[in-house]
Amino acid sequence: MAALMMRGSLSVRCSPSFGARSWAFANSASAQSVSVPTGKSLPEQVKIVEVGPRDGLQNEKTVVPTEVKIELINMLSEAGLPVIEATSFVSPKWVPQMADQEEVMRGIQRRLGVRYPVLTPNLKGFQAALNAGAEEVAVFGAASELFSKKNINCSVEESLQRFEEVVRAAKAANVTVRGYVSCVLGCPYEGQVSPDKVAQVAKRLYSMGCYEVSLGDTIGVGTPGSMRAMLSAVSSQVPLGALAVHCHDTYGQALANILTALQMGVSVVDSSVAGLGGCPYAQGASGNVATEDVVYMLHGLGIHTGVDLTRVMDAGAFICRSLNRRTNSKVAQASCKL
Ligand SMILES: CC(C)(COP(=O)([O-])OP(=O)([O-])OC[C@H]1O[C@@H](n2cnc3c(N)ncnc32)[C@H](O)[C@@H]1OP(=O)([O-])[O-])[C@@H](O)C(=O)NCCC(=O)NCCSC(=O)C[C@@](C)(O)CC(=O)[O-]
Repeated sequence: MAALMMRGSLSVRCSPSFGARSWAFANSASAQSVSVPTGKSLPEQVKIVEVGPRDGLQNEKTVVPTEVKIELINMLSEAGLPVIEATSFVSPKWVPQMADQEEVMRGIQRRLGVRYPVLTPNLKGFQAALNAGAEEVAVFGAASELFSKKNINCSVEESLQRFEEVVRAAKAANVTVRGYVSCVLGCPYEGQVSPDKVAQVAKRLYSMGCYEVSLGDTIGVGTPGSMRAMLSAVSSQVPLGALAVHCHDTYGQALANILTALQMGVSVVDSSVAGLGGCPYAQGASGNVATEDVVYMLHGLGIHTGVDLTRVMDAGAFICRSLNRRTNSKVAQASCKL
């Protein structure tokens, strides 16, 4: 991937009358003049994978109306997000919030060029997703045995065998498959996770045919140091161009971790509007990094995303109003959008 060399030192402009909302625009507008003192290369373009409608909502305790989910997805696609993870075809007994997956898939207005992947843990989920018109699915494994057992009720090896079946069926149906590895920087049940174990699972997913492997810091415990060590191990097995990072922000490290990943050559970032989210099987994990904050940082670095920050903030304000909660996005908070 072509790279943009970042030179010189960070330059920012401020004035007392300059409202926080205006900052978002100034940050984007001055993108070409902003640079960081690292001398590292950054990608010219980053693909943002919006996971809010799935990862963001799966953990909600009260049922989110299907119309709200559909409206959220439509607003996100109008904001220019190229990939929106729409729902998951998992057991409604395990994740009741995703029980309306078929209605969601049938209700959304699909925009040309936007992809709407859905999670499928097994063949049953894949068949249901296919019937509902999914053109891309994601299988989700883990680098931790205990997390795998808690999340999808099988060992890591068993999960990989199930995913192979899904990938075979997907290929036959001309459906693309993304892969996830959870707990890449720590596990809520096992603690430390070895980068080599992450690399092994990521390699298996990539080798079986997942076109992209998203590396999940499920409980948001990573730091730029552990991100660097983990990515070094994984990128020795899977090309950097096929890797994505998926950072939860429990310890406030998500943006720093993403920047580290970008500096190492990753150019796909998962995020969730308003910073919603958390895995039902990872107690205490906070939401994903907020899409608004990622877009703000990327545009400030002069990196192209194709995403309209104002419209993402509108989508964030919409879902926060619907859930009756405050946004987790610092950019939206600063911009008084709830
Ligand atoms: C995988 C299973 C289904 C295994 O669950 P199981 O109980 O072992 O499944 P089973 O094969 O023994 O079947 C039990 C019942 O589930 C049904 N079933 C079986 N499969 C399906 C399916 N696909 N869709 C709907 N129903 C299904 C099956 O038909 C049967 O129904 P019953 O006869 O009792 O009525 C279950 O553990 C499950 O649904 N887990 C999902 C957990 C989940 O969604 N977690 C959150 C997503 S992962 C995440 O958030 C992390 C990520 C991706 O964001 C990255 C990161 O941050 O790290």
